[in-house]
Amino acid sequence: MFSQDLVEQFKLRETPFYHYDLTRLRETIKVVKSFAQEYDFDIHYAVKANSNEPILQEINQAGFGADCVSGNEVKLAAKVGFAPQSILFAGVGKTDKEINEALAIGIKAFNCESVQEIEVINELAEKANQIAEISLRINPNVDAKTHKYITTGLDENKFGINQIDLPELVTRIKDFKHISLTGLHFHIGSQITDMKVFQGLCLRVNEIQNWFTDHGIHIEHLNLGGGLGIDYLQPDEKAIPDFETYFNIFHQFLERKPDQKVHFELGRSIVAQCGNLISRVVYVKTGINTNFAIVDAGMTELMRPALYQSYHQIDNLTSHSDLRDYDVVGPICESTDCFGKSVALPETSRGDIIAIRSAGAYGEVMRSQYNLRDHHEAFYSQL
Ligand SMILES: Cc1ncc(COP(=O)(O)O)c(C=O)c1O
Ligand SMILES: N[C@@H](CCCC[NH3+])C(=O)O
Repeated sequence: MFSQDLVEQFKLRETPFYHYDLTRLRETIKVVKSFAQEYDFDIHYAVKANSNEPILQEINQAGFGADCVSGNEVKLAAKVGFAPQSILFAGVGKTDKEINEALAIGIKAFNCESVQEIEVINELAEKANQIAEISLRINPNVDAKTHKYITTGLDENKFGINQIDLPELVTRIKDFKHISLTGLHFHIGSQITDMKVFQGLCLRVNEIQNWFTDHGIHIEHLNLGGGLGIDYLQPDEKAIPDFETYFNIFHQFLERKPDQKVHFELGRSIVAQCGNLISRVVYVKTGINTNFAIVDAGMTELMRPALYQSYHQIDNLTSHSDLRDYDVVGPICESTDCFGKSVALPETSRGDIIAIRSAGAYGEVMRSQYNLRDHHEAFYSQL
């Protein structure tokens, strides 16, 4: 948890701000790396989960690559020191400008999501006198059994090339002289906690890969995306997600061809648990059926509860009194600006410091300035 010394440092700072525990990040990276190495899997960290430079530096030093989803993420990854050959450029709507900039930096690997995108990359690579290496992101129509808004691998989702387009695509692919098809890519969703889902994904990937082999196309590498969920309710006890089971499922069920590389693009599971949103209680007020703890962080700092009805554990770091129930809400003019209803907290008062836990992934990166909010710099600690 948080040492008294850390809490004292929090008290001195203007709130709200994000706190990152770099020691926990390093411990997590160490575990991911050891299991990935055991099975000879490669990791590209999904930069979208958290693109703060100190975090990216730790991840780069660990030897992971970067999975980027915009031109700016590509540029940032390159600036932080990721080698161009370790950067993947993904995303369903890459613009010509972004593709040109990526080619200019020397990015070779593009995850492509439509036939039209492949045509455009071929054309732009030709103008740049380059050969772009592409992976086809295929929509496998596998249900991730996660929140509807973060499911990405069903037919109804916008992501990936639909399987009905594949026959036409493989007949046309040899006409594209400035691309080289090297891989297949899948990502079916995020915050997946039912491990059987990954088993189902493997079986689907095996079928799809065999279809390509039958059509004379050799797949050098498979990219299985990310998706491993974390335990939002027990940020201390289960601080490190279950990478062992996750990788083991792919090791057991994925049919890996000889010399084939296998990649993962993990985001949340690497950075979620090292981050906390630290906030101050501004007011406590009695409602008709509840007490409200009104804090100075809102959905502008952490959008996940408002967007996905998600709950991040909340701790009062400065009160140790008896427990009472509070609706913990922010200051934003929206009723969805609520971090939790009937949350049992030690008796809470104006000025108390609270931590909204496991907020390292898709927290700070998704913040907004709605209501003209101030943003405060992140605070990094390590043992
Ligand atoms: C294509 C792609 N790869 C990787 C990720 C990272 O996923 P996660 O944070 O669930 O590991 C995402 C986000 O869901 C994604 O859209
Ligand atoms: N932003 C989402 C996940 C989407 C990940 C990107 N595909 C979250 O907070 O859970």
